[in-house]
This record gives sequence, structure tokens and C-alpha cells, in this order.
Amino acid sequence: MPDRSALLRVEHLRKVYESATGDVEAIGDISFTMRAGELVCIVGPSGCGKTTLLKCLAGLLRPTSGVVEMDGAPVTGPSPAMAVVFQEYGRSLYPWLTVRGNVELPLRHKKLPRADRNRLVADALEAVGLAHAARSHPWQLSGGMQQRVAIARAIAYEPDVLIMDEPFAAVDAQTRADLEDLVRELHASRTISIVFVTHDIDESVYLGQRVLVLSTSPTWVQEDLAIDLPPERDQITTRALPRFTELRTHVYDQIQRAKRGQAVAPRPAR
Ligand SMILES: Nc1ncnc2c1ncn2[C@@H]1O[C@H](COP(=O)(O)OP(=O)(O)OP(=O)(O)O)[C@@H](O)[C@H]1O
Repeated sequence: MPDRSALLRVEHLRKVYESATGDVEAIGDISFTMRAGELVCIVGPSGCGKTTLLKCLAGLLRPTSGVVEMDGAPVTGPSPAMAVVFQEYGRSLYPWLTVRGNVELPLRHKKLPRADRNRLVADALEAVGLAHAARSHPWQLSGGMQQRVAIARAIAYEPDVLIMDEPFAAVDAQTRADLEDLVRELHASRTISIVFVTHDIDESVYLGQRVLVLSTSPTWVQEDLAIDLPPERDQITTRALPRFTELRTHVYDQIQRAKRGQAVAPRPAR
């Protein structure tokens, strides 16, 4: 039975890349649902199809078969209900625009009155701690600050689902920890729904309310794991909890099994 309360529903998604050198079956058969307001992390072995899955979710790539639905409507192209933050912040920001200009740009497509645009941009920059840098250009900022601009741009758009593809893979460890906490803060304060793809097991457990563990390619959902850590998390105490260690060890073990081809059969879709 399809879950009618789901915000995002993925059913029997399959993606085969066709090329002159042969077909590549990236996604075998993926099904899952996500309720409004959830923060779901997706992890899996390198090259398992995480980016392919996100592109299908965001309507940037057409699946070979299967369904992606947002609020009961099929996703057939880029959807105004979704915003995506990519790993490569340097390439996703326009260097000739100011920080403010970058955050405002997608809002122009929404045809909002100028006063509303100004309010959304100011609010998003405030939320990511960059109100003071509105007039700077991206190239004047550190990598972590540039990624904050990309996040501000995404939340100013007020998407129903924020999709993040390994967004912190290119920043140093301390900046990464700060940005993880920013994501948790935004999730809590704005009750936004987030799909967060990462190759970092600890990050998935620290951030997520659920972690989907993907198998190797052609991918399926090997495990849909509820993260039963306290909702209030911080980098020191949460990561020191015995339960945190148990969960990250479990996910690590699942991924090792996937790599060895010893993954257990998929669970029924939620
Ligand atoms: N445009 C394409 N044409 C053909 N094959 C592709 C294409 N894009 C990806 N693939 C293949 O599909 C599979 C999944 O790739 P994808 O980039 O989605 O994985 P990933 O989990 O995001 O990788 P990584 O861990 O490196 O970020 C890989 O085997 C990859 O080589």
C-alpha cells in the first residue's frame, strides 16, 4: 500500500545510463518514502549511485523506470518544491554577483514583489550567519562561507525539500562540524525536509533521523535505519554516546557487507 502521508515517495526507481561503450545500470530498484519535516541521510559505497538517485529525486535526470512523487504528484522535471545544494560550491555560485545577488537570483523566477525578495534574502543570510557579508563577492569568502551562501540561496527559495549532495566534502573538518550544526539548526527552526547524501558514516548518524544505507551499484536500499539518538545533538556529547558508536559501527558494517556483496535482501518499502 502506498504511504499517502508521504511528502516524497520513491517507488521501484531504476536508472540505466546508455552509452556507446555499453549500458551502466546505476540504480537497480530503490523504494522509500519520506514524511514532511524529516531529515534523511543517504550513505553507500563509493560509486553506488547516490548522485544518480539525487538527480532523479530533483527531476534533473529521467529514471529508466519507477516513480518519484512529491506531495502525490509525479516529478517529471526540476521542481520549484525542491532546492539542491551541491558539493562544488565554487561552481554553483556566480562570481560576478555579490552574495546577496547570488541568494536573490532564483527568487526572481518566483516573480515575488521586491519587498518579499529582500525579506527572504535578508532572513536567509541571517540564518546562515552571513548578514555581514551580503555585499561581498563569493571569491572574497572562505570555502565554508561560500557553502553557507549556497545554503542561504536554497533556504531563501523556501523549498519543501532541501536536497544536499555531499555538501561538506570539500571543506576542512572544523568547518564541516560547524556546517553540520547549521543544517541541524535550520532543520529544527524551519521544519524543513532534508535529504542529505554523504559518504561519511559518522556524519550520516550525527545528522540523520533516518539513514538509508545503499548497496553497491546497481543500487537498492539495503537498510532503512532509524537513528534513535536524542533530538538535541552536539558535536562533543552526541559523538561520545555509546549509542552513537553502536549506530556508526552498524552502518559501517552494512557498507562493508555491501562492498563484499554480502548484503542481506532488501526490506519491504516503508
Ligand atoms: N552520465 C553517466 N554515464 C554513464 N555512467 C554513469 C554516468 N553517471 C554515473 N555513471 C555511473 O553510474 C554509477 C553511479 O554513479 P554515481 O555518480 O551516481 O555514484 P555516487 O555514489 O554518487 O559516486 P561517488 O561515491 O563517487 O560520489 C557509477 O558506476 C558511474 O560510473
